[in-house]
Amino acid sequence: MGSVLIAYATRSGAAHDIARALEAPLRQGGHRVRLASLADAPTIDGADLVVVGSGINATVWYPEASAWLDAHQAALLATKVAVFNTCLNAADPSKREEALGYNRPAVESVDAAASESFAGRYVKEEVGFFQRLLLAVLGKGSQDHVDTAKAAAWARELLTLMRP
Ligand SMILES: Cc1cc2nc3c(=O)[nH]c(=O)nc-3n(C[C@H](O)[C@H](O)[C@H](O)COP(=O)(O)O)c2cc1C
Repeated sequence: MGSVLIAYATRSGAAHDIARALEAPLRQGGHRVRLASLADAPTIDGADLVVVGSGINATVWYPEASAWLDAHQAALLATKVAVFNTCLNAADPSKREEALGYNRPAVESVDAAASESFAGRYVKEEVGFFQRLLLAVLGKGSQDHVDTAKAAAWARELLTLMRP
């Protein structure tokens, strides 16, 4: 039995929903699981696996997620790490490489063993004027592609990282 920290940064809830969907399969694999918002600056506390994810804003992770990786880089390099993002490009199979590419700085900074990108959502009413303008320029209207079953399937793959 090992311990897993799942930590996420979110604005419109997709990364939170994905993080929550990762919990049950990891628990069913026999592990202790902690779920935490990066806004609460969680500690690693000897976790055997850290799964950390963020929503994407203009191609990059949210600042609190990148700052948390930087702050805990030494500890993260000494444990197993899996990273994920939530973004709209992940809903388009032809943009998979681009969507996964948003994780590259995180993968490189903590030598992540796994990386995934999940389709997110855009709720026009929840974002500020300039962000709405940016999304309008990109031709995006409100949409929701969050698929928790995909997250659960990834969590079952992550169980292989917990084997000695
Ligand atoms: C201002 C803004 C910029 C965004 N930039 C991108 C982007 O560069 N690429 C992308 O695929 N999705 C982009 N998105 C979509 C978000 O990544 C998507 O809404 C995702 O669900 C955010 O995660 P969260 O729901 O956990 O906050 C953007 C959304 C907003 C509001």
